[in-house]
Amino acid sequence: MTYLEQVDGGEFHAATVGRGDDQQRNRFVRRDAIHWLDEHAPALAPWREWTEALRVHLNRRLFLGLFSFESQLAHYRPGDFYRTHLDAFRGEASRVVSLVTYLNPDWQAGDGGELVLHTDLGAIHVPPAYRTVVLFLSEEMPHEVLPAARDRFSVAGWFRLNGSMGERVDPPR
Ligand SMILES: O=C(O)CCC(=O)C(=O)O
Ligand SMILES: [Fe+2]
Repeated sequence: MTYLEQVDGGEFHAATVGRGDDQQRNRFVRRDAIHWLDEHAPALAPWREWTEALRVHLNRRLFLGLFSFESQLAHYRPGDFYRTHLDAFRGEASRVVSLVTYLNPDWQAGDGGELVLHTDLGAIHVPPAYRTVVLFLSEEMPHEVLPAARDRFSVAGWFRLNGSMGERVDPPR
C-alpha cells in the first residue's frame, strides 16, 4: 500500500483557515480536505530530499534565509474550491515561498480545478496536472482554486523562516 493510499483511507480532515488558535473551518472560503504530510514517513524520503535540495538552492541563489518546510496533501472533491487568498500575512514573516504540485494524471481542459495566480500582469491559469510545480512568494501572490469537475489532489508546501524567539519554538506543530 502506498503512503497516499493509506492517507486516503481516512486521515483527512476538513481544511481550516488561519493558524494556531485562530484556526477556523470556513466552508465559504475553502472546501477541501487536508492531511499534513508526516515528516518521518519513510515513503516520503524522496519528497523530503527534493524539497530540501530546493530550499538550499533557493537560499544560495536568492538569499531567502529559508529555514524549514512543511507540506500538506489536499483533496478537493468535485465542486470544492479555495477562494482568493494569500498564504501569509505581511509582517508575520513565517511562510515565505509557497510550493504547489499536483497528483492528477490525464487532467483534461474541461476538468476545471485550475490554480489561478492573480499577478500584476493579469491572471495565470494553471491546470492541476501531474508533474506541474508552481512556486510563488507567499505574502505577495493572491491565488485561488476554481471548482473542479472531478477529484483533485494537490500538495501545497511552505518554506518558512525561523520564527523561534526565546521559549517559543517555531514551527509550533
Ligand atoms: O491546490 C492548489 O492549487 C493551491 C492550494 C492553496 O492555495 C493552499 O493550500 O494554500
Ligand atoms: Fe494558497
